[in-house]
Amino acid sequence: MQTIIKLSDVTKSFEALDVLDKINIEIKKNSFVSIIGPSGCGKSTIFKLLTKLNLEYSGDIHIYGHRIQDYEGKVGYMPQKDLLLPWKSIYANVTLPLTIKRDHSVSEDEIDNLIELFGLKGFEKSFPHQLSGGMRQRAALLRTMLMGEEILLLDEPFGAIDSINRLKLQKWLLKVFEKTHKTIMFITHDIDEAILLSNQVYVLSDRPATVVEKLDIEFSQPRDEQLLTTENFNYYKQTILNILNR
Ligand SMILES: Nc1ncnc2c1ncn2[C@@H]1O[C@H](COP(=O)(O)OP(=O)(O)OP(=O)(O)O)[C@@H](O)[C@H]1O
Repeated sequence: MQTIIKLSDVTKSFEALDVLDKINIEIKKNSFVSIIGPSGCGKSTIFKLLTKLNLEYSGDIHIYGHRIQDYEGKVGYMPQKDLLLPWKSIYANVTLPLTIKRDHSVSEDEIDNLIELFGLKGFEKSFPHQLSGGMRQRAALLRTMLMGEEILLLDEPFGAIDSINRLKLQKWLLKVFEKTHKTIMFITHDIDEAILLSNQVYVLSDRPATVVEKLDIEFSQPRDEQLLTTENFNYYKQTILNILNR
């Protein structure tokens, strides 16, 4: 499978603060890869490098084989906070990337289908404050999808959601991932979430972050929550817990 993102010995500091130390990550096309690690270790910083919000680092980053400095494409990025515009309707919020790019290639019917797939049907005219936290996260995710990029960087998209609704969103994201064939990098603090969703999990150390382990999660697709009670799931969970407690 084609490698889409490659970080080679990426090292990053903010003045005197060393944040990333020789990080190596390789992401294959159509894979779902989670990054897990202690708070403040540098996970979001990796995303900021990949979005070119910050290009001061040493090492190499390649996207689709191009040095990131020369790569003209974009990645879809969903930051930790949903950042929906409070004065715009849900429809206007989710279609914002199309409005900005004056992109008419996505038909009204396709948008309607996506709104249904993302569980937002009937709320097109509502404003963000009229939606539950889970719905706002889904709207923010749909907006990220409508950026039309193959690579999606999702920074703790379900971080502020209670565990019951979180499981619903995880199952729903699995469905969307299986249908849309994106390549997803996903930051989470939730070990169960990382195992349930991912093909691979990178476990990072405390700051300055190094890659302590890369685990292949070998469950077939489609996946569902039945996995959570299997022996294999427990094995992966225990392995990650052991690494984090070293
Ligand atoms: N622009 C910046 N200037 C200075 N320091 C920064 C900047 N951005 C991040 N940092 C620092 O870099 C470190 C890593 O931050 P980062 O947000 O990448 O961590 P994280 O692993 O995503 O954290 P969390 O899990 O809590 O979201 C933190 O100590 C943070 O304070």
